[in-house]
Amino acid sequence: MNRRYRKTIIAGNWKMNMTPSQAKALIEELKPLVSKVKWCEMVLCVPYVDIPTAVKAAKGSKIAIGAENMHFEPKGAYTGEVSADMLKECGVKYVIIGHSERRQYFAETDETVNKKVKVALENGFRPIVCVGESLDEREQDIWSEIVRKQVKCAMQGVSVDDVKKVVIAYEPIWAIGTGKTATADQANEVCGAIRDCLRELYGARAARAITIQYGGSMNAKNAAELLSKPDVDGGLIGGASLKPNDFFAIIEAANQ
Ligand SMILES: O=C(CO)COP(=O)(O)O
Repeated sequence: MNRRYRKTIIAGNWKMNMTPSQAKALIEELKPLVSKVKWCEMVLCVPYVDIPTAVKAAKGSKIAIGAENMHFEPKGAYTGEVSADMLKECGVKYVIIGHSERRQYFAETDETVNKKVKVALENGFRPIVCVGESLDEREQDIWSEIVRKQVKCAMQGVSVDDVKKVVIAYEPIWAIGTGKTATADQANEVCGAIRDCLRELYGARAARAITIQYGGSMNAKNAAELLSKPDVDGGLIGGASLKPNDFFAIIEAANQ
């Protein structure tokens, strides 16, 4: 981590877990644990229906609430979708964009990711843009081309001022929900390659300012080692963010 230049961000992604009452209970348990945290930003990205309850429960704490997705159109006939305006009015600060599960199951493409990133920035959100290679792509040793292409497409048309508000999450698909974590060196290597790509696009100063997280089976045990690496500026945490003590242990691991 390089705190001289950029903020560490520990974010949870609850995915399709937690009802509103469960969300309230979890946040109420987490709040006292994190009351003295100064060394990182904390975010919980929650299902749409949990957002109002989560925002209310997190009030007065340093936990920001995020959404797990968003539509790029401002409004209209898109049954089942949610717009930036709707999220803004509910108090959302962050939006996950292009998670591999959305790419895999809901036809998210590099093009829709790019549209969503721009709309998120126009609306004052910090997008958490997910990139990462599949197991096949890792075994073929083409992860660098894949990840660079995802980053370049996602950032198309994003200005150098705006790009500093973007968070990139490197999430190797083979490590998500599998219990298989990338080694700290693998995570650092890819986060570094992402930063190199951002440097080519935006220059050294901007690249240095961008928070790049690792995600994929990060937990209380492996977080400290992953977060000790210079290009790993935080985590995007699935399973372990559903348990207040485990999530807090990861937050504590970022204090180094
Ligand atoms: O997909 C992830 C976060 O967005 C990672 O999920 P797990 O931490 O459950 O592997």
